[in-house]
Parts: sequence; structure tokens; C-alpha cells
Amino acid sequence: MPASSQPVTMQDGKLQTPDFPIIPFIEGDGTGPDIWRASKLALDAAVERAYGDERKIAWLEVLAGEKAFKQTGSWLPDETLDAFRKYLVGIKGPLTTPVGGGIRSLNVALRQVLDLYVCLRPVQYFSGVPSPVKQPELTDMVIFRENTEDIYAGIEFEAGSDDLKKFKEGFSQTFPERWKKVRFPDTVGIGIKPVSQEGTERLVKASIQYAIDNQKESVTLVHKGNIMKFTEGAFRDWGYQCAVDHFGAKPLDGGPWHVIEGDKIKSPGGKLVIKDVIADAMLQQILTRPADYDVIATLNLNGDYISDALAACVGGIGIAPGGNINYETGHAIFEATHGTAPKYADKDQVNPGSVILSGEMMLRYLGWTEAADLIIKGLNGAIAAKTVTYDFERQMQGATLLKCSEFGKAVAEHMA
Ligand SMILES: NC(=O)C1=CN([C@@H]2O[C@H](COP(=O)(O)OP(=O)(O)OC[C@H]3O[C@@H](n4cnc5c(N)ncnc54)[C@H](OP(=O)(O)O)[C@@H]3O)[C@@H](O)[C@H]2O)C=CC1
Ligand SMILES: O=C(O)CCC(=O)C(=O)O
Ligand SMILES: [Mg+2]
Repeated sequence: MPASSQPVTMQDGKLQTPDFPIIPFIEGDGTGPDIWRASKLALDAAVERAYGDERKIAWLEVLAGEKAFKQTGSWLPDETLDAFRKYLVGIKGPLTTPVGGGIRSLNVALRQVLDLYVCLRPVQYFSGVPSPVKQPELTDMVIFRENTEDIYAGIEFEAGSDDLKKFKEGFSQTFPERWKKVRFPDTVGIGIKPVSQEGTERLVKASIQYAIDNQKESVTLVHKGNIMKFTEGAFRDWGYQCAVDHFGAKPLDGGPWHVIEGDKIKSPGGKLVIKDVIADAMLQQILTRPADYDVIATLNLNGDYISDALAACVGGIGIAPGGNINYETGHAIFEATHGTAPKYADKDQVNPGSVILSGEMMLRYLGWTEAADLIIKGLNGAIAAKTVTYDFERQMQGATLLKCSEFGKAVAEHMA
């Protein structure tokens, strides 16, 4: 790192980015190292082309996942958490979470420990990308996924465990009638789904503010509140309440939809509609009526499902970026929507587009818009030239197949 490198800081609610910011990064498991090499090349190229010697990212590798475990015996060393705490803004590759047993998700742990309550996942179509839908350009949505609560909080009791025995005793004694409703009580495993008004409010508030700042027409609260009334249903009710309390929303045609109007609303229609949709219906609406949706505010698990489904509509998770953000403290870790794609590990094959675009989001978050714009230019150029990785090439007529590393270079070359 250059001697002049400094941390990003938050002052009076505004992020301050020095010219040589220290940015911690996690390479990631599986395809992570391949993707990171390609992404770093593209990100550094954008910064250099935009600012010459005036600005440069001082990358600081921090460990997590398999690499961390091999080197330190810890999956998520304290030093890594300390670095993200200290340097505020970072980026990461995907980390493996075993199914059924083993360690709990390190990705979720990072979000919870740093209280990165918004998982921001913009889903937009890049011209020329192959898509399974007829009009992919109609999909232009931004997901605000609650990132710290819901079933992801990890309060689970394994069937047959001592903890579950204790839980069952307490629950069955306190709520005997409810306990009787459990179909197979001897072999049941139990998960708890915490959803709070505070957690909902800060997420929905951020989503409405984003919609106002970006002249969007609607925010849709997506929930399964007909079935999970006091968690997902409460999310919907608290979401509408948040629109009323913080933005002066008024009921639309008697409710439950609301509308925000006034000087601060600069959307083409002059109003911002706050509406809600039940999650299963939403998963078909994104295919049948994508143009009806702009900003999506939803709970953790719904947001996870909707992210991959929406990404598929615009070309897949090879090109689906994201950021985990706490808007009050400024802490943010940018990362792709996809996982480690283990069958492609070390083959230099997968699309680094999601991490490159996550880096683009990070540059914009840091206020380095010129470099962020160059990433978009480079990516558009590489796609327009039909020089793409396997995931696009297999669906494109006349495309040239590039390796992961070659795609990173192609993005950099098309910035010119
Ligand atoms: N934030 C994180 O770190 C996340 C971590 N994970 C973890 O990742 C691991 C693997 O999860 P899995 O369910 O297989 O999901 P993945 O997202 O890793 O992979 C599923 C499929 O998506 C496609 N894909 C993924 N990444 C890319 C890419 N960069 N370029 C092109 N195509 C891509 C591939 O499709 P195809 O086979 O068609 O080529 C791949 O087989 C799990 O341990 C999971 O917990 C999962 C999500 C997020
Ligand atoms: O933490 C994981 O392994 C999976 C997380 C995930 O799928 C996501 O955040 O989209
Ligand atoms: Mg996911």
C-alpha cells in the first residue's frame, strides 16, 4: 500500500473518500480467486483511466472462508472484521456455506456483525445480453432486501438435540394448545423468524429515499403476510406506516396502497406509489409484468429468492451485483449475488461481471463516478463486441468465448 493511503471515513453523515483509500477485500472460495483477479484488473484500469496518478485504490487483502481457515484456523478471523470496521468500505467474493450442518454462513455473519441492514441489488438489462424472457429490457428493478433479520438470524434447533428438548419443554408448557398443532413433534426441527418494526422501518425508509432520489415511480413491499401474519404481514403494515410517518404518504383510493406527492417527488408521473404484493404472486409478476415494478423492499428470504429469479431475467447471476450497506455508519461490503459455483473453481471460466459491477457500485458509493461510468462503458463494449464468458456465449449467436481473466481484460480495453 502506498504510504499516503488512508481509510474512508464518515463525517457529518457523509462519506469521505481520500485519493488513496484503503479498501479491504476477500477473495472468496471456489471461483472467487479467478473472479477477483479479473475484477481487480478491471477496477484498477477504470480508476487509472479516470484519474491517472491522482487516485488509486490501496487494496488490503483480508481473510475469510477456506483460505482463512487454512492459514489461521478461523473461518472469519477477528482481524477481518476489524478491517471492515476500520476501513468502512470493502468488497468480497463468494464464501461457501455447507448445507445441513457445519459452519453457519460467513456471508450472513459479516452482514449481521457489521449491521449492514440493506442488501441492495440493482437488476437492469445490458443491451445484447442473452435472456430467457422476450423483453428483458422491461426489467429494471432495485431490490432492497432486509439483511439482518428473518429466518437468516440463525435461531434454529436441530431435531433430537438437547437444545430442542429444552425449547420444546418451555414452549409446550407455556403454549400447550399451539404445541399440539405440531404435526410430528418427536422429530421436528425448529427455526425462529424474528422480524421487528425497527428492522423493517430502516429498510423501507432507505428504499423510499432511494426511490425519491432516483425518480422512481413505485416502491413495492413484497411479503407473505397472508400466511406469516405477525412477521411478514407486520412487515407490510410497518412498511406502509413508515411511508406515512417519514414521507407523508396518503392512502390511495382508500388504501392499502399509499402515495407520496409534493415538491420532493421528481418522478415523471409526479408521484411515488407505495404498494404491496404477496411474494408468490410477485415471482410470477416479474415474468409477466416487469414494467410495473421499480424498487422492491422485502424481507431477507424473499429477497434472496427474488434476487436470483430477477437476475435470470436479465441474463443470469453472472451479471448480478450487490452491496450490503448501513447508511448511517457508512459501512458497506459489495459482493455478487451468486455463490462460489464450485464446479468451475480454478478453471478461469466463469463470468466476473457480477463482481466487476459490484465494484462499479462501490466506486459510485465512494463518489468516484467517472471510474464507475468507465466500468459500465467497458462492460457494454465487451458485450456489444460479443466477447463474453461461457454463460453468455452458449446462448449468443456468433460470440467469441473468453476466459474469466480475458473478460476482465476485455472490459478494461473497451473503456478506451
Ligand atoms: N454471497 C455469497 O457469498 C453467496 C454464497 N453462496 C454459496 O455458494 C455455494 C454454491 O452455491 P450454489 O447454490 O451452487 O449457487 P452459485 O450461485 O454458486 O452457482 C449456481 C449456478 O449459477 C451459475 N453461476 C454462478 N456464478 C456464476 C458466474 N460468476 N458466472 C456464470 N455463471 C455463474 C452457474 O450456472 P451453470 O451451472 O448454469 O453454469 C452455477 O452452477 C454455496 O455454499 C452457497 O451457500 C451462494 C450465494 C451467495
Ligand atoms: O450465505 C450464503 O452462503 C448464501 C447467501 C445468499 O444466497 C445470498 O446472500 O444471496
Ligand atoms: Mg442468494
